[in-house]
Amino acid sequence: MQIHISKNIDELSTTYADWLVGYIQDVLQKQQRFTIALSGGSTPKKLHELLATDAYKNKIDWTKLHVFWGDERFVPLTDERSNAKMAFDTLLNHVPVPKEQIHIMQTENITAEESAAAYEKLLHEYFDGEPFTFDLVILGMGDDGHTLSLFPFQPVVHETKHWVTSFWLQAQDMYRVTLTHPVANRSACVTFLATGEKKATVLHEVIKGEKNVDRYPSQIINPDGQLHWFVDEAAAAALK
Ligand SMILES: O=C1O[C@H](COP(=O)(O)O)[C@@H](O)[C@H](O)[C@H]1O
Repeated sequence: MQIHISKNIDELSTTYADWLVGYIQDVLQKQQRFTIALSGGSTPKKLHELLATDAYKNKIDWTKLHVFWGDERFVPLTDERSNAKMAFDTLLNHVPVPKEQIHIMQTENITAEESAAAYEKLLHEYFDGEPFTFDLVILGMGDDGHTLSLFPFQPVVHETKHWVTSFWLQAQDMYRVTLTHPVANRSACVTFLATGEKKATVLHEVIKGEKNVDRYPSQIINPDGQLHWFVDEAAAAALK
């Protein structure tokens, strides 16, 4: 595991964008496509906006990217809580990824269960027979230690039969659709982004504490490939 500590979210977003450009270029020297799973939440917004600027836009061959999501709030695409909407607004509407290579988790005219099943089928079509699943999974970590939609003490944390599943999240009064740990952990690279003092204690527990994946679901992420944490000084405060 590598931990990259930046001063604040601005520096973190630049550090990550530079790392990402290099990683995508390396992978695309060996293969024709780059598969990436995006996260939702607030942390990646600055990174997305930076990637959409002229400084970065031309350093990535967007036409080779195949874009997925790690999890989704089961709300319409127009809803401000939608992870896909956030990514379109901040990045995907501004870069030339072919539309047919952008795979949102469907949330309209479908049940959450059907949506998860359809996404799982799609992922099997992409990745069955491959040594890894995604080339890159970008994850966030909530203040409670959740990642993807793997929330503390929810059975979904232990799901191993399915690559994608859905469940009712009572605390937020909504369904969630999420990748499960087996598919995330089979990826070539996972990166976490975490910022802010509210995450300091939980980050310490996730990285250095005793294993308790029910309390800290982020601990269940232990990929076959690389694992990087990109954090700011505030989030990293308890690690020192
Ligand atoms: O609910 C979610 O939260 C996490 C963390 O979000 P952040 O605002 O603390 O960055 C996010 O990674 C996940 O995709 C999202 O659904």
